[in-house]
Amino acid sequence: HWGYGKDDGPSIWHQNFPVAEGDRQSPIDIMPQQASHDPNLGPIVLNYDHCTSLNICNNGHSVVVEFDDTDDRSVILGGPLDNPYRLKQFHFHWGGKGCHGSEHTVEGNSYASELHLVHWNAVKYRSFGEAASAPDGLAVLGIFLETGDDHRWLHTITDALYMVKYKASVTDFKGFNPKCLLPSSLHYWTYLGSLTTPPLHESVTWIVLKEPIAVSERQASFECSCSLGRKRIRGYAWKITSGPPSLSKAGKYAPPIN
Ligand SMILES: NS(=O)(=O)c1ccc2o/c(=N\O)[nH]c2c1
Ligand SMILES: [Zn+2]
Repeated sequence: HWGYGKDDGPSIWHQNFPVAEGDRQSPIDIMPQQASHDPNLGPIVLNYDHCTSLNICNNGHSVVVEFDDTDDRSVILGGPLDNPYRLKQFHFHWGGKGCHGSEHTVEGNSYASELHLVHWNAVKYRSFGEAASAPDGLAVLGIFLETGDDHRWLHTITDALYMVKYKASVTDFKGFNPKCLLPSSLHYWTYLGSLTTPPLHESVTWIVLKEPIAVSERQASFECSCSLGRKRIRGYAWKITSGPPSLSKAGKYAPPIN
């Protein structure tokens, strides 16, 4: 099976998953100066008010919180998306003790951790599995975590993680609304990419928020038995476009560069 070690890590994933050598592989190194601003891109909208978290599980690669995605009660829309995409799960990419575990980097800099909120296009596809292998099937919202103050809501997750410290354990996790994990600004970069772990399908519209959220050193260094290494950075950022200027800055906003 795949992992992050020397003989099962990203550099050999292509043997079982040839798409690893594709031309829209994630993660990438985001270079803000090389991003072109697209004025046609509106803000992203997160309708999570009626979301239903179900459980939290440790699949040996990450710790995942799963949601009820049998209807459109929690969706992401707007921005680069032509349809609403249904929230299926979120998970983290933690670093090991003290080392940074984010998958995307910004000008070569990595963050302590990275949160991925995974959504699928239920308008065009009948299941997550079908959407996961379609070029416009998934939309993943990426949020960087940096060390700073204690994050008051992350405790609920890190406390629950101790229940699923070992691989393939699942525990109830109801009533959690991921809206509490969002930073204050929803300004974003977006690009067409892939799953960052096998099967590496090139089916993800990535929406990476510019503003990180702060978590404490202890929270950031949380390591479960699934602690992940770092995936080799592939490719480079392009066709990255940021969200619209907030009204307060509109007057000073630099003209879009194309
Ligand atoms: N890390 S990621 O690109 O968000 C991501 C999201 C959903 C996924 O499902 C997977 N296998 O079934 N890998 C995977 C990676
Ligand atoms: Zn991920």
